[in-house]
Amino acid sequence: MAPTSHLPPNKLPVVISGPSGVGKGTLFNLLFERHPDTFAFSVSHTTRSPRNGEQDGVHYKFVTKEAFQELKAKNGFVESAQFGSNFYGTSKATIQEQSAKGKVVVLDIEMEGVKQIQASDLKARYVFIAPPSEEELERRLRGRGTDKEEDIIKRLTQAKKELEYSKTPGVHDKIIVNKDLETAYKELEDFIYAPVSE
Ligand SMILES: Nc1ncnc2c1ncn2[C@@H]1O[C@H](COP(=O)(O)OP(=O)(O)OP(=O)(O)O)[C@@H](O)[C@H]1O
Repeated sequence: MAPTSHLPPNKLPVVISGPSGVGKGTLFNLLFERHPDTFAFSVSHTTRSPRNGEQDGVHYKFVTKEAFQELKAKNGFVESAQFGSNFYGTSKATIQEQSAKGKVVVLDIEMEGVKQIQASDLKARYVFIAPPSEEELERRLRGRGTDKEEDIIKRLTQAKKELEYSKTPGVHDKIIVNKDLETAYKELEDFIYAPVSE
């Protein structure tokens, strides 16, 4: 499809989840490339320090632990989590700001975050990206060349839990198997651009 900035009929935020290495980032990149000025990625808050090249407000909103806790106490996050000694969260204000600019917000959220958003008052659409097989997921994680062996094992263990959870009826509006990239992309685009159903 040629680049177009037309908005989908359904403007609700789209929550995309799926195991690490399944291709979420790859699919997001295609969506943003092929629909410029249409979607906004929800930038998370974090209390960890920026890594080289990371910009505040682009990769993360970098905040202090105090500022994070204050916002959390005010019920300012739709989901939040702690990894190691750092906190991460998706703020309601971030989603509202982007929606107010006329963008459709897309969120990349892990399983526990999905559960929290579903328990929150945010109305959203839920897509799960599944691998063709666990073996192929492992191949992709290794092929990406970004993770240490111990991290690959952790990601694969977590992937089993995510795949199990994805079978829970009613959690996701759409499950897409990312076998052939263009086919999976088309399914994602068709879902996002589908007419509003009541
Ligand atoms: N359909 C596909 N066929 C083959 N390889 C793919 C496909 N989709 C993505 N990949 C490759 O798989 C690897 C993992 O993809 P990607 O980094 O997008 O995953 P991710 O779900 O965003 O992972 P994370 O949650 O860890 O960020 C990349 O090397 C990517 O090029």
